[in-house]
Amino acid sequence: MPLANRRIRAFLPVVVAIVGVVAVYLLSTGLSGYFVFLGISAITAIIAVMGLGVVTGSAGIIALSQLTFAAIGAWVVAWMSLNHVPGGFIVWLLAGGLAGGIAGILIGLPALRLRGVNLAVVTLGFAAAFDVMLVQIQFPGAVDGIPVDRPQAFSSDRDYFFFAGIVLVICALIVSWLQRSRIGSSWKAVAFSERGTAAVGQSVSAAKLSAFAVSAALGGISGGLLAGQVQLPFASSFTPLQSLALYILAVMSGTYLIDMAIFGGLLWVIVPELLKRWGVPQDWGFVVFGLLGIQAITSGSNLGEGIRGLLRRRRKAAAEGPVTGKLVEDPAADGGSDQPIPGTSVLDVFAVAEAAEPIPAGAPPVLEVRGLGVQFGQLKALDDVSLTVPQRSIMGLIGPNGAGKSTFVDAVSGFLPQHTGSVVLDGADISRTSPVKRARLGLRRTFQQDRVPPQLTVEAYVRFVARKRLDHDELADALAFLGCPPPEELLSTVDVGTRRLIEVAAAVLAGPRVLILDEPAAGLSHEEHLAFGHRLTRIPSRFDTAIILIEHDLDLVRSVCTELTVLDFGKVLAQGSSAEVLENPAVIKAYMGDAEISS
Ligand SMILES: Nc1ncnc2c1ncn2[C@@H]1O[C@H](COP(=O)(O)OP(=O)(O)OP(=O)(O)O)[C@@H](O)[C@H]1O
Repeated sequence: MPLANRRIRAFLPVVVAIVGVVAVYLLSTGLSGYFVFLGISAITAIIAVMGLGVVTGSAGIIALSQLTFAAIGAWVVAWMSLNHVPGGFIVWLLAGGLAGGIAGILIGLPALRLRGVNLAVVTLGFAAAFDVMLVQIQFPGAVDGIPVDRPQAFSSDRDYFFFAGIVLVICALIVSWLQRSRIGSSWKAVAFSERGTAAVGQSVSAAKLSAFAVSAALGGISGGLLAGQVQLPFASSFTPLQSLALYILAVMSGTYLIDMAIFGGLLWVIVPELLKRWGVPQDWGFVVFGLLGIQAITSGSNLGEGIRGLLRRRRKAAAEGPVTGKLVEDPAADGGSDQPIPGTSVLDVFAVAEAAEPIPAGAPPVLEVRGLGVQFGQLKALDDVSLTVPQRSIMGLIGPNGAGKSTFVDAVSGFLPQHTGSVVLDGADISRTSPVKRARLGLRRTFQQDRVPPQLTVEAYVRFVARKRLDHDELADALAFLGCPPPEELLSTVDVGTRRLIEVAAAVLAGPRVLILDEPAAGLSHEEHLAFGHRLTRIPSRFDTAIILIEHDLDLVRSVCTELTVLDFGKVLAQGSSAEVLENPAVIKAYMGDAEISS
């Protein structure tokens, strides 16, 4: 993407925010009094569903207590107003948001180990318990009819509407910035795969807790604003049933997208209003939301994604040629940077990669695995497996199906902490460290199954995985080098085989000491396999990385790997140079019927 376009994209949220403030000002002066009041209600609902967009839409966590966090925010604001806490309404509102955020973390902590229905039960239970308590203790000032003070400069309904609009715009700017930041990427990653998230060095707990905290803080601010709107808040505005309906609305609309949060908040106000005008009891609004929610869940999509998908398809159809993202002869032609890769041209890649670069004799080891053992019940999936990976080498790890290759990767990368034996990286024993720590120390892996979160763009994903500052050109060059689509491409629009390549490119850009690739070229054609392999051979010297490659395509293994380790029934069957090992009769026997060794 040209520099000018990137700058426009960076400033777009600010421009939209300014337009938003102007629009709210015009509405606050132009609307009739009744609609001004409804407008404030819509703004509080938008902020609450925006929070659900973070925890549910982005992080994929079921949270059915959003209006309980709103009640906490409202309670804090009412209490501070009653006690004339210095600082005025803005400070009270911030305190309400903070209280909501802290409550979110407290609920999030026990919920870290829960998923799906269990988490739904816990959050709904919390909402129900708080509701009972709220009815008992009441909001401060409610019994004596002492109203919450609004900000002095915004005390009329019209002015308060404008104030609420400014709060909304600030919240939207913060959420938009967070969504595009590393934290936002971690939410989307954790929603797609917790193992994939940990494997790139991101703490899963931190990702989930931050989503809970931000979402609940937005709930708290929404409730605080509502307290200022109605001035005498009551528990009936924050029931568990309403939280449930709000959740359905968020799922249905896709409120991790800011525009859809606005749409969802408007719907929250418009549907009951229309029912009232038609003489239908407003509780039927819940039925309407329920039906829309069922439609969203059964279709597996939401309104926001549906509309965006439609617009994307139309744009693509109008464009001259489709983006393929597959390996091509000229990386630049694949949408990457048209600047030559320093020291590398396409011809250069293919010329040098006729065979893997030999490892310098006596290269020191970067990874030493000693006596690795993993047992599942009675099955010894790995039995006394040892191997040494020299710096900047490419070691192939092969074996028939069920030989223990994936178990080896899981054990070495820390996902099977019960393994025996030792794993030594750069001379340090990392056998007892977590997957997150191992990734941060420079031991990275990819997965056999797709673990690339589709909600991200290629660029956001690569930056998230790399965990370091990357120059845009450096990033585009590395993507083009491996035949990946351009940085701005959305991952959901890319086929699975290409997503695997992007996974490799991102892991490489992290600059790991050792990179374990578990069947990285699955999903590519045989020719693409080989082209990918040729590029792979350039990685160790270019990125100072050693590679362990797990692969069934023995042509690829032969052309890429300098050394091989063969596993069979969890034991090392053969080890040595690729040529020697592939001629070994025991290896040929083990592969009979599994794969064909071409000579
Ligand atoms: N979680 C588990 N529980 C029980 N057995 C397991 C588990 N994971 C793997 N196994 C068993 O351990 C053995 C090794 O499996 P593994 O997946 O590591 O083989 P693999 O070489 O990667 O096979 P493939 O090439 O098909 O991916 C197999 O017999 C498998 O059934």
